[in-house]
Amino acid sequence: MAQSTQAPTLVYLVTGGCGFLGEHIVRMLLEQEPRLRELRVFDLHLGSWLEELKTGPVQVTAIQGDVTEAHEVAAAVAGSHVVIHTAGLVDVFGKASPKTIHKVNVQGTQNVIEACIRTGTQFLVYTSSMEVVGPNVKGHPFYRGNEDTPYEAVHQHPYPCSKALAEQLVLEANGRKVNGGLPLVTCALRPTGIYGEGHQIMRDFYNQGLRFGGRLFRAVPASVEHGRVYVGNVAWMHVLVARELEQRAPLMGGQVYFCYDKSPYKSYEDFNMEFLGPCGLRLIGTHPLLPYWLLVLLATLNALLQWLLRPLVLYTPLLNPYTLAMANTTFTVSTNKAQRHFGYKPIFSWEESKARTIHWVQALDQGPGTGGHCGPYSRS
Ligand SMILES: NC(=O)c1ccc[n+]([C@@H]2O[C@H](COP(=O)([O-])OP(=O)(O)OC[C@H]3O[C@@H](n4cnc5c(N)ncnc54)[C@H](O)[C@@H]3O)[C@@H](O)[C@H]2O)c1
Ligand SMILES: C[C@@H](CO)CCC[C@@H](C)[C@H]1CC[C@H]2[C@@H]3[C@H](O)C=C4C[C@@H](O)CC[C@]4(C)[C@H]3CC[C@]12C
Repeated sequence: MAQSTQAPTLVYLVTGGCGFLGEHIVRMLLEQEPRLRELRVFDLHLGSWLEELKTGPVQVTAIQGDVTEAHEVAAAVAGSHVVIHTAGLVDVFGKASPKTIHKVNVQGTQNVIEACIRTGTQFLVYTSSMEVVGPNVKGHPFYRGNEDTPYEAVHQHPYPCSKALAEQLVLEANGRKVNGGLPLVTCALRPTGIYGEGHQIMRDFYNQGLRFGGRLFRAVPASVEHGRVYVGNVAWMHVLVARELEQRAPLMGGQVYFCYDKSPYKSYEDFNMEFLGPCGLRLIGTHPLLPYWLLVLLATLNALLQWLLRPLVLYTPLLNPYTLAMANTTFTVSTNKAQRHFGYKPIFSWEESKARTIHWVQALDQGPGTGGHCGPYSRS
């Protein structure tokens, strides 16, 4: 992928390109990767917003497909230079079975790796998660840690288990020979909790607040810090990694990078209030309104209800033992590894990230639009 002023030649594939993060990666690639000739967007569910992108100079190819189907993945990967594998089943609420989560996240990733090997695609960027590290089941804090900070990563929940296994597959595949004899170069990005335009959980909290007359009730102590990162910066990091992977293969191949930016360290609820506050919501209480033991009881009751009701209806409340433990365990990163290895600097300041997110939350009131979740990245 030598730098050139000639006609664009590169073909990229983004799996999960119609999801929350995937859409931002797709739009960021179109704006920030001048060498792009074709962008393939592979997803189980294609968004109608893709249509508007098809009129630009880059060929945008929408591919409806399933990562668990090896032949569909291989057909999409064939002829691409870089694969950004973002598709995944993100579920900590019990919507999908552990088996399905494993199939999509682990088998799906294996299919992507094998497709690269068979078709000769040399560069693979995997969207992993902070959850491959923690918080662990013991609730140990991870305070401003980096990629080398020792931490006992112990998982029980199907989602972090699947992300950890998939990440391991991707990293172990680094150096395998692809068709044609060249080595596969892989790396994994580990976002903390992503926020920004299109964030479903933020939307859920907003709607919950509206239902309670503009109020949300504090459940997590303000002292518990939760790592958050703006979706535009996570997308930018993917674009940059994909771009730099060839030139810096010996350094970057097989590496993991936390995704970070200048978003402040706050509790999950206080952080959400940075956006929901300006949209008219109030967080009631300076301390949790319910004692922790009662929250544990309610979360356990929710889990029991989910299990009992499963044959009749899918009951998936925000509060369950796992989400409560996550929200109550400090997990924040402080690192400059991405900057050292491939020159990453956040493209959006905290002020911009905040303004864009607030703007999106405010627009939720006006009902669903016809476009995608996020606007263009063109900046003044
Ligand atoms: N949201 C976060 O806070 C966060 C944090 C860290 C890592 N991640 C990771 O980022 C990635 C994207 O997450 P997101 O928040 O955008 O989730 P999302 O659910 O919005 O997007 C995932 C996309 O993958 C697609 N997909 C799911 N199953 C598929 C299948 N079998 N075949 C093809 N496509 C399939 C979905 O249709 C969806 O468009 C995931 O891999 C997730 O683990 C997310
Ligand atoms: C106790 C509740 C009262 O308000 C608060 C519950 C909050 C939880 C729903 C969220 C707290 C932490 C979130 C997770 C975290 O940000 C990181 C994640 C990693 C990523 O790979 C997927 C999403 C998530 C698991 C995210 C999900 C929602 C929380 C558990």
